[in-house]
Amino acid sequence: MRLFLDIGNTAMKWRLNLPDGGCRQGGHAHQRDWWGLAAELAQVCAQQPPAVLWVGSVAGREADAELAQALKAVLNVTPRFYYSPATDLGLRNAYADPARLGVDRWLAVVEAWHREGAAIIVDCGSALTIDAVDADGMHLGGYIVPGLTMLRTSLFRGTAQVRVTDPVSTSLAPGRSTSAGVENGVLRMSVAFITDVVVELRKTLTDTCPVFMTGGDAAVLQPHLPFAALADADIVLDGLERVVAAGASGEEPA
Ligand SMILES: Nc1ncnc2c1ncn2[C@@H]1O[C@H](COP(=O)(O)OP(=O)(O)O)[C@@H](O)[C@H]1O
Ligand SMILES: CC(C)(COP(=O)(O)O)[C@@H](O)C(=O)NCCC(=O)O
Ligand SMILES: [K+]
Repeated sequence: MRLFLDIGNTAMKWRLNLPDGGCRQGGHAHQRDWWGLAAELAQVCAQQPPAVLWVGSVAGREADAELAQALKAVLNVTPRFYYSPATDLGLRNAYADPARLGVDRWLAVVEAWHREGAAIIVDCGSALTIDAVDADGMHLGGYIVPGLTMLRTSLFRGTAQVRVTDPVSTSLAPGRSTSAGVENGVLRMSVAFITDVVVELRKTLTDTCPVFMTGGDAAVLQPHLPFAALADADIVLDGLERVVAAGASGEEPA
């Protein structure tokens, strides 16, 4: 059995491949409790202990080493960690220092390109990232900005009175309360940013270049975008499964 993990800064997602070709998957916020996560996965795999365990993590190498230790101790499997390479499966990483590119971003780019060729990938996670890849598999780089929660908390931390204290029916309209001013403001800022980048990128990529939306806030942002996009919550896990199936070597975090 193969077990795949996508570890972000807020949430983790897992996928267990089953003998019948299907899979089980789940995920939730992790609070960086790596031993608790390993124990939970031991429960998940109780009936089907994984022979192979692959991890795509952006939690940092120290966290990866602790997670690896926990997974080895609890699941009795040595996890392989996949980090962004310079090239893989026909794609080329835009970064001069390829390993610095978040592996979640790289895996989503790999998966999107193999499905659609030229593509734009928006990951609405703890950070909101946008990446582009051209028809030849050249990663063009991208952007990293705070996600919705980070935007809100930066306002709360940086001011005495700005708080979201009551429920808001969020829209792009001017807010008529502090709560609505914040919720509509961070939404509109994020939507405007995504739209601006997509319009710009479509001038060099094909003008119908597909846009993939993923991440915990994708469902909040997508309805406000003035163009169709492909919602895909699993694109990072799909990319990890793809590179492993193609023979990725991975590494044990130092
Ligand atoms: N149930 C949830 N738990 C945590 N974050 C959530 C949840 N639902 C929506 N979010 C939003 O999604 C963001 C996390 O995005 P996600 O893609 O799940 O995590 P990661 O950034 O770890 O990949 C949070 O900052 C929050 O704004
Ligand atoms: C930008 C990210 C924090 C996004 O991760 P997430 O918000 O999904 O937790 C992650 O891709 C990362 O740590 N990247 C490293 C820096 C870079 O990609 O340039
Ligand atoms: K992510």
